[in-house]
Amino acid sequence: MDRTELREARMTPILLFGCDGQVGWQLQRSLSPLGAVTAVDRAQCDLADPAAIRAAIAAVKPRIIVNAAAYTAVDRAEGEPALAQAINATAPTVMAEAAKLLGSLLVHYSTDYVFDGSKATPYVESDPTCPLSVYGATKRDGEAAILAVGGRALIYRTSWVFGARGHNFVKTILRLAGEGRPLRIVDDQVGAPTPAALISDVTGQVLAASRRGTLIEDARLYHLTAADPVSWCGFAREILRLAAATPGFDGVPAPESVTAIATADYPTPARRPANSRLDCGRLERDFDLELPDWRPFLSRMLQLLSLKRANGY
Ligand SMILES: NC(=O)C1=CN([C@@H]2O[C@H](COP(=O)(O)OP(=O)(O)OC[C@H]3O[C@@H](n4cnc5c(N)ncnc54)[C@H](OP(=O)(O)O)[C@@H]3O)[C@@H](O)[C@H]2O)C=CC1
Ligand SMILES: Cc1cn([C@H]2C[C@H](O)[C@@H](COP(=O)(O)OP(=O)(O)O[C@H]3O[C@@H](C)C(=O)[C@@H](O)[C@H]3O)O2)c(=O)[nH]c1=O
Ligand SMILES: [Mg+2]
Repeated sequence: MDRTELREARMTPILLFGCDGQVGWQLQRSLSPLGAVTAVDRAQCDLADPAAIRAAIAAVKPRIIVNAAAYTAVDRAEGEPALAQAINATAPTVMAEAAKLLGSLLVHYSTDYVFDGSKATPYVESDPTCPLSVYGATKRDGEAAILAVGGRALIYRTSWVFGARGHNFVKTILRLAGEGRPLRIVDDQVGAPTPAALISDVTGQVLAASRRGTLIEDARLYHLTAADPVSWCGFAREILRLAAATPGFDGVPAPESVTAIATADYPTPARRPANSRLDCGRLERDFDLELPDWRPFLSRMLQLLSLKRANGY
């Protein structure tokens, strides 16, 4: 063995699915101090193919499997329930079974959309799920299957993910504003915008605090979002307010130009919860964390986008 081979033989093998998504991209960075990360994208492993998932796991024999891949097109899922189910429910089931056989830890992500939003206060992990959409139902089936397999797992429910890389609400608002479109945004759905980088960093810190997951002996569910929930309309206004304060976004419309509307005035194929707030107290207590406000992350994202524009790459 040469030096590189020796080093790799000592390292914890980690397999990351969905490395090109918002969270997966950030996980490549956050997982790197924890072991030897094999990162696979859709081209390397199609999650609609259980045999391909098993083959990827057999090739790496990971101590930790991290699944950041998902079918996340909420409205499109209403017309493609079988494909959404295959990726969001069957694929994590296959991963959980393979992880259990290896005695390995599975890290998986789920969503606020597993709830119907009728609760008046933030949801805790033990609240009953009741998804309103196909996406929410397939994600609920995925987390339920992992818990049923009963191996070692960490499931994080998060919400309203954004980051400089990938598709998200921040990019949508900047595009619509740039096109000079009048913005009409729902004001009666409330949740916590959550930076992809925060999700990946907390994932890495929990793994570090649990000795690379070896202290996690069962399947655990945690809520993981940034602090300070807002409505989608409030989020849109904050995007414009912070953009106006970022060099390179001259001429963005004023936050007050965003019209607050009701969900009933913005019909979509999928129904979304009115209350998406997730209580993250369990995660904060178990791992001595304080989840931060999303605004500084939004500001940093806008600075990155501005730099990219200025340099033309
Ligand atoms: N986005 C959000 O607002 C929220 C996300 N979550 C959850 O967090 C996790 C990460 O989400 P996020 O990073 O935002 O998602 P993204 O949509 O940014 O990324 C999902 C990734 O999954 C990949 N993928 C989709 N279908 C397949 C397939 N058949 N085979 C292999 N890979 C596939 C996508 O590849 P490709 O780019 O080729 O399509 C993409 O790289 C998911 O579990 C999601 O459900 C939870 C709450 C909110
Ligand atoms: C573009 C637009 C959206 N909206 C509303 C529709 C919807 O209620 C809300 C957000 O719209 P989006 O389609 O961007 O968001 P959506 O795809 O529903 O986002 C969700 O994605 C999945 C993956 C999750 O897991 C959730 O946590 C959540 O982040 O804003 C308006 O009111 N006006 C608009 O012009
Ligand atoms: Mg969307």
